[in-house]
Amino acid sequence: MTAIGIIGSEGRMGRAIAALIEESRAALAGGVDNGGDVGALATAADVLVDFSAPAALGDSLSAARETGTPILIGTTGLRDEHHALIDAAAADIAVLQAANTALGVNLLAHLVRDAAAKLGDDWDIEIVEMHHRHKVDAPSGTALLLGKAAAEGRGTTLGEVREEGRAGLDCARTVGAIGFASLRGGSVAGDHQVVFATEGERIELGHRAESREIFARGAIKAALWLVGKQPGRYSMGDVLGL
Ligand SMILES: NC(=O)C1=CN([C@@H]2O[C@H](COP(=O)(O)OP(=O)(O)OC[C@H]3O[C@@H](n4cnc5c(N)ncnc54)[C@H](OP(=O)(O)O)[C@@H]3O)[C@@H](O)[C@H]2O)C=CC1
Ligand SMILES: O=C(O)C1=N[C@H](C(=O)O)C[C@H](O)C1
Repeated sequence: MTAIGIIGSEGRMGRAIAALIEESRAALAGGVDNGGDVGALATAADVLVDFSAPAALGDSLSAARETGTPILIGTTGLRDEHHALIDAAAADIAVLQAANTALGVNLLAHLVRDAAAKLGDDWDIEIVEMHHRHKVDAPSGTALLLGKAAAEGRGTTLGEVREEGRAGLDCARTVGAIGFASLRGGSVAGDHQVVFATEGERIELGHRAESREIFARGAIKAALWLVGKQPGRYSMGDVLGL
């Protein structure tokens, strides 16, 4: 059986993945949290999954590279320097980075890209997300993934049109912007809504995660898929055939 090692094992996602591994055709190689020996975990595991914090990424990738172990990065809040680390590691090992491992969200990204491509520039795009009260990064990784898909559909990059944090008296939207709004509260596992709005009508495409189990199921599927893959950077689209 494929042995999966979990980085961030005592966190909300780590625990959800461990619980599902018990019921799946995989085995648990072990887990680490802040201060744990990720090198030993990488040696014991056939594949690593990292759902921890951006600060962990460098050590996770180094350990995976050292042992030639494929790795799934589920952590969000990643910046350009983290993506550069992932690209460098992908020269030596198989790395899959996914802000959301749920099937529904990855399909939604395709729908959003298509809708943005078909609707004209006079349709404003706003992305609203809500998560539990403990979430530290905003906008969510998924909101950014959906924003990137919308920007691609429009033939631009998210960096050029991203708009967030409106407050005050000078907040009329910029033409062509993709806006983000983040709500935090309670135990919400993850809600995302992409609103396309023009004069007189609106289209809303969205996804609601009812529990973390959908992310955990997708993570295990992706981890098993990664084993034996050539070095390179992969996405959930590769796993799901989207
Ligand atoms: N891709 C996806 O589908 C999903 C992604 N996520 C993302 O996964 C990440 C974790 O989420 P969640 O489980 O809710 O967060 P939690 O805060 O519940 O758990 C994070 C865990 O990571 C550990 N950790 C923190 N820093 C390090 C480190 N440097 N090395 C090793 N372990 C570390 C923490 O340990 P300690 O307490 O000791 O610091 C903790 O156990 C977030 O970025 C979240 O956005 C969440 C859901 C789905
Ligand atoms: O922190 C979470 O909980 C989640 N994080 C991911 C994100 O930032 O998009 C995925 C999911 O929405 C839950």
